[in-house]
Amino acid sequence: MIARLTEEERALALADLPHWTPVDEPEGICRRFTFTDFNAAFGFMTRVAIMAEKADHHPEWFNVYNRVDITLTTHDAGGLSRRDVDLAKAIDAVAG
Ligand SMILES: C[C@H](O)[C@H](O)[C@H]1CNC2=NC(N)=NC(=O)C2=N1
Repeated sequence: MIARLTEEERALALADLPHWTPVDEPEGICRRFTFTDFNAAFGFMTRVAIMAEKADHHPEWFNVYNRVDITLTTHDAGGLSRRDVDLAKAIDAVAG
């Protein structure tokens, strides 16, 4: 069972993820990505989907044309976990 981060661990993790914003309900982190067009946005989503499936950890996301809003939370932990932090870093690397 994956653990939900403590308040202290969450603060440390967020300091390391400057582009991500904490959210409540569910507890997690979110970031908006904007691309030149739908093709670029969907290419990004495809790369993230492959990574997420490999890690067995999946984003909650919403796409309209060139915009992708991502929320990361761990259902199994009932909040933010190390898996969300690792996926956020991998997503940041894919986004460039
Ligand atoms: C059975 C499977 O491993 C679990 O349901 C995984 C799948 N992907 C997941 N993704 C996310 N974001 N949180 C989870 O708790 C989670 N659990």
